[in-house]
Amino acid sequence: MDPPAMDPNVLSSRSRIAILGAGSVGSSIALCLILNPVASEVILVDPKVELRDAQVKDLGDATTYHGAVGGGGVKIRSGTHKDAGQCDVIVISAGAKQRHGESRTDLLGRNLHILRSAINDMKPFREDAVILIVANPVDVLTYFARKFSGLPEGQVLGSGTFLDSARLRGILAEKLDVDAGSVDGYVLGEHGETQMVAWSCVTIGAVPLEQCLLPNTVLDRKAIAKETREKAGKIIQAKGATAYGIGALTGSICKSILFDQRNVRPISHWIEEMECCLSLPVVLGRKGVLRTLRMPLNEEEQASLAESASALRGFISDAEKIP
Ligand SMILES: NC(=O)C1=CN([C@@H]2O[C@H](COP(=O)(O)OP(=O)(O)OC[C@H]3O[C@@H](n4cnc5c(N)ncnc54)[C@H](O)[C@@H]3O)[C@@H](O)[C@H]2O)C=CC1
Ligand SMILES: CC(=O)C(=O)O
Repeated sequence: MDPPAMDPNVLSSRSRIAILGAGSVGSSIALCLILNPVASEVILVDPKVELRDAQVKDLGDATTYHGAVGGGGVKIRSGTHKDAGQCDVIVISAGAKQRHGESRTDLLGRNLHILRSAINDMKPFREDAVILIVANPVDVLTYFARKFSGLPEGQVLGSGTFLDSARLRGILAEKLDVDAGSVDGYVLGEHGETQMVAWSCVTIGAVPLEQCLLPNTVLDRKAIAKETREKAGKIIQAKGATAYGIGALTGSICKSILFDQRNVRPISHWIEEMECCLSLPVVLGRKGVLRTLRMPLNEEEQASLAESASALRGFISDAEKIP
């Protein structure tokens, strides 16, 4: 169970979060941070200044009646990349999004270029800043953000498969007729095509999955993994983007960091022996990733995770060749 939250009015008076990219995702994250405050100030940064300022004005309307709509007096304002470099948490949702039929890795060339220039524009970083990558392909960009920023490796992380794990939990909850909060299960590896479900470790309220099936039912694990993996594509096909799920989950990662909550989350980060960034469960606190938790995966799952890492190393190596 998550530890009780600290009083947001105490902590929020001291912390600042910058969001790079004031598009669909950045503005959803900002709204979540207004309704569920974890910092006193949220700063939006985007080279499209008209869009950025309009988003700030629109979001500002959500901060006024905070007693009525939730939240607690968060200030939202426009800022520069230099301002962002001095914030406690810097969320990077700057970059192109997939069009229908594109994969996340198709965005690599465009978004790597944006990441490099955004990081250069933010320097020098505040020493204890935590960079949280949300833009895609999130694992590859997390690898390069670590390299470009020069920040300690625990302080550079990506939202990774936190969103996929939330999707998996939702699907399982429905099939098992339990609350999603009681489903403990993770999608690991790449936030993308090679992701894998750690089926052997899924529990429902600490009870192994197989003992929780409804009478006369079987779980089609392959179909559930596919539904989880393909959920984003289906939403993008219908409405052009996904934003609310990642908005809420990014807000919650910011809270884990700023309130030093020590929650366990599947988060993309540097894994030395795999020579890439991918998602494994980590303990999250004010210094970012405090430690990685090793799951007792079976042989087949270990092989799938190794395949995901190998694919990610391939993308990194391709990206190294981009001028
Ligand atoms: N990790 C995840 O689970 C998810 C990731 N995403 C990713 O988030 C990214 C953003 O998606 P949307 O908000 O829908 O796109 P969008 O196109 O609505 O917004 C992107 C914004 O980034 C801005 N931008 C470009 N260069 C910038 C720079 N140097 N500094 C600051 N801002 C800059 C653009 O001007 C634009 O306003 C995409 O890469 C998308 O694939 C989206 C959903 C979930
Ligand atoms: C777009 C994306 O990465 C997602 O919704 O999973």
